[in-house]
Amino acid sequence: MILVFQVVLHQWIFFLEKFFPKVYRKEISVKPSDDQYCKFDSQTLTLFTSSLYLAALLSSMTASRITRGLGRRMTMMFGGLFFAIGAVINGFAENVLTLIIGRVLLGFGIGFANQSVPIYLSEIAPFKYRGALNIMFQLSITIGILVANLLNYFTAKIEGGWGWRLSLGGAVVPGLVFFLGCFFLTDSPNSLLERDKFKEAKVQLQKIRGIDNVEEEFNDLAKASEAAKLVQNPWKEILTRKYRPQLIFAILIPLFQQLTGMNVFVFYASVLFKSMGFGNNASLMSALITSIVNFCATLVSIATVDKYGRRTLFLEGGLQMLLCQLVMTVSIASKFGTSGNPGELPLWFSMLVVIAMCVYIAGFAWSWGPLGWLVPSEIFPLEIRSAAQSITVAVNMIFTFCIAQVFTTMLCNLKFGLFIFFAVCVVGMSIFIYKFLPETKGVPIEEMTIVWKKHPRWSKYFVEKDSSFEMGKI
Ligand SMILES: OC[C@H]1O[C@](O)(CO)[C@@H](O)[C@@H]1O
Repeated sequence: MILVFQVVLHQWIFFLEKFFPKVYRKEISVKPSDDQYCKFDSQTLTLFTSSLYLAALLSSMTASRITRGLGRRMTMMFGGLFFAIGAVINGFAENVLTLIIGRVLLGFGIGFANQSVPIYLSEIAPFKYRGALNIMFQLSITIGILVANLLNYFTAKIEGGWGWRLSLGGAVVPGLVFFLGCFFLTDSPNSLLERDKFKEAKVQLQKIRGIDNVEEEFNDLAKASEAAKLVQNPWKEILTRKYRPQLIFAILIPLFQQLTGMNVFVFYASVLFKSMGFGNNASLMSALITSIVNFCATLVSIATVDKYGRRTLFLEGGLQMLLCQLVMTVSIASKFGTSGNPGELPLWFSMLVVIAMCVYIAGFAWSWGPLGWLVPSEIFPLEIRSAAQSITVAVNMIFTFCIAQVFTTMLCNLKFGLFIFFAVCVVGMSIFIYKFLPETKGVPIEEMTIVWKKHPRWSKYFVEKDSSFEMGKI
């Protein structure tokens, strides 16, 4: 997915000239003495980058019905197919309309995949390793970003100005791999039970656990599934008071994930580096380095999440990001000031900024990045899990859209204060996690209500007199 927006920045001269001639004319008229904070401020460009997320937002809402009615696997297949078709259309685009149609299809693909994959992973994983397995989803996103940056690095060197077609169209490969890979999967036992496929569900559970005696777990799942069937309308149900604590997290976690400011670096790393006076090649190289850090640090999260827990990673990652944001603010303020005109930039400055950015990205990649998907996917009971995941994806997409859309304007107006804005957000979200998030590590997914019931802030939402509270159906 990442291929789609980054190509605009790397090979954008040819791309802009073809599709957005006005922006192109503005871009080539910028002089080195102009305000560097504002040289990339263009709504048309950011709209292209961010429009995909609107489509993803719409499709994630529809996807909840499909994950419930047709299963997680089918939703994933739709996702892969939409994505592959969108990539092909984009690769061959000759005008803006085709480009937009391609992006909308890519957005559908992302919406469907983000809705179904985290739930699927959380459902099939043994609870002791649920964290690590769920994070494979975020790991594949970081691989996507890394491959996209690598591809852009090489296609930028292609003569003749058509390399962008390869970058955009190349996304067909992961789309098809994802689609075809689904043929080798069966659905999660939870999803099979949800659709009354009892026998298949049991066989599937035995297969994924690698043992014959799955009686206890199967009974728990079947009970949860029975409780889930009593719920006619999950969208209405999720708004009832008993799900308030989880709902708050389903909304705030993806919101906070985007307010870390990470996507500013993902989408605009090379633009940022260019604004700071790095040459074209150095900018692409730095974007590559930061995506390698992103990938490696996600591996750290996989290795630690089920050992140290979600809270520890959230809090450590938050502190690390905060310190780096402060370093970036001070160094950029000292060189660029408010005029945005730094003069000659010394090597130590560039090194400092790249290092701060890498440490910041590592902090994000082992905390808010993966946990932003993991925690919402594991805190809800089955009856509303799909609806809740749609809300999480929708909020994520809305704010990914907003960040992508307003970043260049924010940089132009807030200047180095942009990093202060994100730093303040990180402080707020870390306090929120510290005070309100119960630890979910090592808790079987069907017993999750217990951790909410025990938390001093949330226990009042769970009335004990009805023993069915564990199923979340008070
Ligand atoms: O690794 C960075 C990526 O992680 C996310 O925050 C969550 O999946 C994306 O929005 C972002 O592009």
